[in-house]
Amino acid sequence: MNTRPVYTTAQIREIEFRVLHAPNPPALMEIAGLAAAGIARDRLLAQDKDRVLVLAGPGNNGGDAFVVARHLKAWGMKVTLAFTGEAEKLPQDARCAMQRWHEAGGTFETVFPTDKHAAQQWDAVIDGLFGIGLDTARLLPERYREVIRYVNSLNVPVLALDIPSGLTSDTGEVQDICIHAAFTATFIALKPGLLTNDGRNYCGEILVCNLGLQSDTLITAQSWLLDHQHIKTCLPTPRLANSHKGTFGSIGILGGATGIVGAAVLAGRAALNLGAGRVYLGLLADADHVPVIDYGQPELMLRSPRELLRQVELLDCLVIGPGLGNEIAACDFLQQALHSDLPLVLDADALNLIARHEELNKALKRRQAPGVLTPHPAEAARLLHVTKDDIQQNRPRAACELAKKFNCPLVLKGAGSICAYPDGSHYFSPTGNPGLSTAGTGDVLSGFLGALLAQKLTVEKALLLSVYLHGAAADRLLDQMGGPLGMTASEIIPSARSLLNYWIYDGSQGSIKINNQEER
Ligand SMILES: NC(=O)C1=CN([C@@H]2O[C@H](COP(=O)(O)OP(=O)(O)OC[C@H]3O[C@@H](n4cnc5c(N)ncnc54)[C@H](O)[C@@H]3O)[C@@H](O)[C@H]2O)[C@@H](O)CC1
Ligand SMILES: [K+]
Repeated sequence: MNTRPVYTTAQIREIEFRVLHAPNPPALMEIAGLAAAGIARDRLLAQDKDRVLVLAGPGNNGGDAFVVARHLKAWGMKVTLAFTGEAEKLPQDARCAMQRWHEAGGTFETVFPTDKHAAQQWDAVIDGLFGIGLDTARLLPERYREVIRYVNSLNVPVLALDIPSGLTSDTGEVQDICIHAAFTATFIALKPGLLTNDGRNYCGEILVCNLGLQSDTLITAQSWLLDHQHIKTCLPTPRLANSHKGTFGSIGILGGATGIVGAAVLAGRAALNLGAGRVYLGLLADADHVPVIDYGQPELMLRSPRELLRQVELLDCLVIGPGLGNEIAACDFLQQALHSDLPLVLDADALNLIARHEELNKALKRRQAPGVLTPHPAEAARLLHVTKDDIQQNRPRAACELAKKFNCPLVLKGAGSICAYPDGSHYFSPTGNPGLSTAGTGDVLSGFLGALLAQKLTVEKALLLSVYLHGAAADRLLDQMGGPLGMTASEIIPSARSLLNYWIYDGSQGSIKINNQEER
């Protein structure tokens, strides 16, 4: 299967326009409503759990809700439908859906239930209040806010139609309140808001109902959801038996100033465990604080930054930033790194210095050799000279803008990490969890990236693989620990190593196999 495309509201509307203006257009709302009703029946309801509250809003999302209600009623469920809009103001398709609901003997409540006057119990709720047409610049009227609060306080599963009401489809931002769904039946194709930012908190399991449309044949996608199929195309090739440490590249890591030595050590350990042949650390810490060996990982070769930079010709990749600090010396080393022809991973303080110093900024823009940036939202904000809130309000736009500004691929980290390229194409990662919200996980990611670049993966492949793998390793740990609390950056490393080996070798490679052939 192809990687799933992700579309903005404008693109979804364009797809809808093209479909509806072709000969014999399909009845999209009917198809959407039937698909969602089937999901509600199969996933939320049962014979002894058949009381369902359907909330219909003032637009076509409300129209979908009328269709869902009609099918659930026909299948014998006890449906209560609440609609507080004005029938004559409904868009054409939604009005038609309401008409058919009436024809099927359906009625509706004209006030939304709230905790004050809802005595009834429900087994499930269908959220058809607002879809992609929600204007989050306008504050939701109190009656909608009240019903959303009420639904969120019920301990019953909610199926959101298209997107959870309150979520901004293009960005995943929530103004102040949003339906908390257990499932989201999203129509035509995925939307960015389901995959990043607050969307990850509110969507539950996402089920894509394509309504019989091949959306990527109608509009060329610029944005995709990463999946394992795609990641398989990014994996390093299995190692040949006749290989040596030189085959898998040498990586240098510049960072580890006094007090933050651990950042560089974590990046180094991550690089080593992800298969780099040789890992050198160039530590900036002063003489009183610099370690001469990492006893936990003695394979790492510790150098001074000057020594490391003197032997750049021995390296296949340089990671600069973890614990780099912001002293003049750090600027100098960064300047030298930017002028080298090595593939570069620029992380943490390297990004902060580039944001602050015009000459570093220019040097990055002028670079021809491959590079990758790994900002978190605060670093992205510094690089774009905006606030962190500005970044979070539209993560996909910020990621693409940064990639274009520096003509360099990057990952914008955070819930629903986004890998973006200078041409505007970008990928959302489905992996990762709040266990990653702890110090050092970014250093580990930069080490992974460096290791894959040192093993000669292209920047594009190394970026997608390392981001996806980093999150998947954390997801695996979460499963093992029963939750995200207390996950540490160090633990991500062996978890990722096992996963990567498993993905490449499928448990099937190893030492030479010799057996006796039985003679007959
Ligand atoms: N585009 C398509 O091809 C399809 C769309 N369908 C449904 O149609 C939805 C889009 O329908 P609409 O464009 O009518 O949009 P919505 O139904 O999402 O919302 C628009 C309505 O909400 C009101 N509204 C928006 N922001 C508000 C605010 N802050 N406070 C109060 N009221 C506000 C608008 O005045 C309008 O009445 C999709 O999400 C999907 O559920 C489906 O029927 C399947 C096909
Ligand atoms: K909705």
